[in-house]
Amino acid sequence: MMANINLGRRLGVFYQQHFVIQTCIVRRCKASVASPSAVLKNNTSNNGRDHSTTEDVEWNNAKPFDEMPSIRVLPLLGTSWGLLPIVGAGIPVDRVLELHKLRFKELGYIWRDTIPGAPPLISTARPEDAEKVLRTEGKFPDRPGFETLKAYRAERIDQFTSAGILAGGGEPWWNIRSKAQQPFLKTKNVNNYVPVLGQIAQEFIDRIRLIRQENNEMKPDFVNEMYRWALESVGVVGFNTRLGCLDPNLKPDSEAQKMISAANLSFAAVNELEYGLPVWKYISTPKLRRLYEAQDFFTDTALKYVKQTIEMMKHKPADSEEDPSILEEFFIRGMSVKDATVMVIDMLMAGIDTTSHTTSFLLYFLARNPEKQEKLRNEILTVVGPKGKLVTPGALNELHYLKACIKESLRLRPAAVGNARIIDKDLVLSGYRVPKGSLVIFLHQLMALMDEYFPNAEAFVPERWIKGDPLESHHHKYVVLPFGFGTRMCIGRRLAELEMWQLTTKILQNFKVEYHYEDIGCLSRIVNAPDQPLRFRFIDLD
Ligand code: HEM
Repeated sequence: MMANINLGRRLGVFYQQHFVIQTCIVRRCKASVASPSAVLKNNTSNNGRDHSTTEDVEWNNAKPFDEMPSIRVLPLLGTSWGLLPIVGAGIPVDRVLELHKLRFKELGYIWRDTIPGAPPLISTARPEDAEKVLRTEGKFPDRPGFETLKAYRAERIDQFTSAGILAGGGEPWWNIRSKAQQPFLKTKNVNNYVPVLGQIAQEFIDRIRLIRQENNEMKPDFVNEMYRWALESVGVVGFNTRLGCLDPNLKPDSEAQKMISAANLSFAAVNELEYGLPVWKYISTPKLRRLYEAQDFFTDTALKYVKQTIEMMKHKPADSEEDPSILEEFFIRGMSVKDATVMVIDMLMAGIDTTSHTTSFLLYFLARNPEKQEKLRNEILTVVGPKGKLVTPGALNELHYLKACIKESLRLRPAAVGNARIIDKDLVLSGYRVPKGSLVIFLHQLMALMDEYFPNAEAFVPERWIKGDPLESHHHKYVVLPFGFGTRMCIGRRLAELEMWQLTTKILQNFKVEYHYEDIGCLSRIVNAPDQPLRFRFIDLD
């Protein structure tokens, strides 16, 4: 009985793993395509295409899909047995990168998985394949992920008009995205947040001093402190106000504390529900109910601040010289209250784990590479000045080594093992015909760790990202895409970078960072998470 439960759970998890590419954006693939066998049949008969264009010549010359490497496809199980212990790889579900390394060794750069009743699943470690998929994607690129959020929003139909931009797709996704992306991607808009994000970073420094132990070390739960910083930072943009998550006297019943709890609960629940057997789709499990409660709180709070912003805008003098905030810009561009609410929640869902884990990994690499930390500190002290000196938008343009350190850290410990698209046309990938409707996963983390793309790939070498440096890397651009690509790329990229620049600058102005424990790798979750407690030491510089 126990074995059956384990088997069932593992298969469920496998199903998830292979329909879920952990990014800020995980949703089970629901593309309506023909069954794999029908697809294969069509595929070998060339899908009724008119074979005249260059693409068709390429298609005609390509190898059939069923010749693409795969582990054995078993009746009923497809390739899902491959994760099981003993008969399969037996690699824990939170170590997906290890599975990718193993399959790469066994099958090469591209392989397919077959899950009965689901669209074909292709994993590729060739940047050329990623480039082809991303460069040919249509108007509404489709990406799997966040199925639980989608279900929640479908149930609360009175509060939402769509699944939002994180979980949604098609025209409804574009309706929101098209109004949100300009405000987010315009440097000037984001630079308006330089002072407040600097203030938040300073409060975090004060908090480090408050909570550190006698040996200057952080307690093992320091990642929760990183979440507070990230929530406060993304909250100031989403809610157009300070939440107060870093307040040393936070009351248990305060809104900030409730937000922190709702965020923690949401991430834990989404991870567990979307990585386990999808029982929640058929019965309302206690975890699903808790997730819905947390999301209800997010929704009410987001709606409150959205309405508050609209009221404030009504009373803003016409000749006000104050630049509109990003939330105000949404309304200026005609976004509805419901869409603005869902957008704010998506910012919280996508902007906490990502920024906090990524910054934690960066601190780890700086602690482990003291000479690089010193080099970065020198740049900061030269460009910005010693502690107390504030970062200005102008200074940000000159912090080249800081940006290189972040890129290098994102290469080694990206927010996700890869990215994915459901392709809306037949494509030839690595010489094989891949049918429309397939889910293609680009294995960025695996590629980024290959010596053929980055010599001495495991080493932290920020100089790879500095133009003209002898160590500058000349890799294929699609090997590393930490914020994704195209119209579906991370909308919060500039904001996330600004948060990281501000916090790292302040930390290095104030402290020497050390870490004396086991190497920190990635736990595969919706967003890659540190697999060790973040017991950093923050030692005052003077
Ligand atoms: C270091 C921090 C972050 C990283 C590495 C990151 C990475 C990513 C990636 C890889 C994607 C998928 C892009 C694609 O499919 O091409 C994405 C999507 C997204 N990110 Fe981020 N992200 C970060 C921080 C943030 C922040 C702070 C926000 C808050 C605004 C945010 C909001 C979003 C949203 C809303 C999407 C979905 C966009 C869409 O589907 O149209 N992210 N992010």
